[in-house]
Amino acid sequence: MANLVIPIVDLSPFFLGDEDGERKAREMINEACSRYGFFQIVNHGMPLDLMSRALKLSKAFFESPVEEKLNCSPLPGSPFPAGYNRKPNPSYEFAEFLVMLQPGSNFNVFPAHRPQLREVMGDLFYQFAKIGAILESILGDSLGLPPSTLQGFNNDRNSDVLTALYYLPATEKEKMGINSHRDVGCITFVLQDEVGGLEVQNDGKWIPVTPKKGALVVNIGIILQVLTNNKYKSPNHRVVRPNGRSRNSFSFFYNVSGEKWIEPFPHFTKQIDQKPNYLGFFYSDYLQKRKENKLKRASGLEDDHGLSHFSLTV
Ligand SMILES: O=C(O)CCC(=O)C(=O)O
Ligand SMILES: [Fe+2]
Repeated sequence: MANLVIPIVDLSPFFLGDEDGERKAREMINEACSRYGFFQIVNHGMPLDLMSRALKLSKAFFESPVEEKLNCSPLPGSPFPAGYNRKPNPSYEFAEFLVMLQPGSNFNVFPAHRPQLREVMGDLFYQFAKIGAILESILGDSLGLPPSTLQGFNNDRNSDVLTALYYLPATEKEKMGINSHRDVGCITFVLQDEVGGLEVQNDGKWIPVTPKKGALVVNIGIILQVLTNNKYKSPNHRVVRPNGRSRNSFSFFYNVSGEKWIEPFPHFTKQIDQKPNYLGFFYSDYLQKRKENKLKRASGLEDDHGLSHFSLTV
C-alpha cells in the first residue's frame, strides 16, 4: 500500500500574483483539507531565520533550571494559563509549554533575563497572525465562499494564542507527548524542529507529519469543521515523543472569540439542500463542554472533544 504523505503546498504564487499557480495551490489545499485536515506550507512569508531563532531560544528556556521556569508560572487570576505550564508527572501525556496571549496582554509571563525570547515570540505571534489572515482568505476561496466571508466572521484577533512546546525523549514506560486530540479554533499552525513525532489520524491510521525545513504545518480546527458542515475535517492528531532526543515546537491557534455564535454556514447547508450536522452554539459553551470531557478523559472515560454534544448526526 502506498504511504500516505501530508501534502506540501507552495504559497509563493499568492505573493507573486501567479493566478495559475494560485489555482493549483487552492486545489491542493481543498483536497488536503477535505481528506486530512492537515497540510504543510512553504514560501509562506515567515522569515526562516526567525523560525530557527525561535526554536533555539525556546529550547534554551526549557532546558534551563526548573526554578527559572517556575518563575514564569501563570499569574493568579489569569483567565488563561499564560506562562509556563507542565503536566503533572506521572501523567497520561507529557509536554512542557509556555503560553503567550496577544502581545501586550498583562497576563503574559516571560523569563525576566531572557528578553530575546519575549521578543522572538512577539515577532512569531505577529507573523503567524499575518499568515493566518492570508490563509483564511485562501481557504475561503478554496471553499467557494463569497469574498471575505471567513474574514468577516472571524474578525477579532484577541483570542489568538501562541504556545512554545517542549517534549522530553521517550522513556521505556511512556512515549506519548500529547495524546490524540482535535484543536479548538479555526486554524492551527505548527512550527516544528527537525526531530519529528507529530502524527495525524486518517482512516484509522497514524500518518507522520514529516518535518521539512522552512515549512509550517497547517491544521484545521473544530470551528472550521462546523462552519463547513464537515466539508473540511478537523482530525485527531498526537505527538509521540522521540527516542533519545528532545523535541520542540510552537503552535499558533488562529482562534475565534468566545462570544461567537457558531453554526454551519448556509453555503454548506440550505443553499445546497444539505441538513446541518450541528446545532448552533456559543464558542464559550463548546469550550466548557470540551473541558468537562477532558476531565473525563483524564479519569479514563471516553473523550469526544465536546463536539458530540452539539452534533445532529450521532
Ligand atoms: O507539538 C506539536 O507538533 C503539535 C502540538 C499540538 O498538537 C497542539 O499544540 O495542539
Ligand atoms: Fe493540536
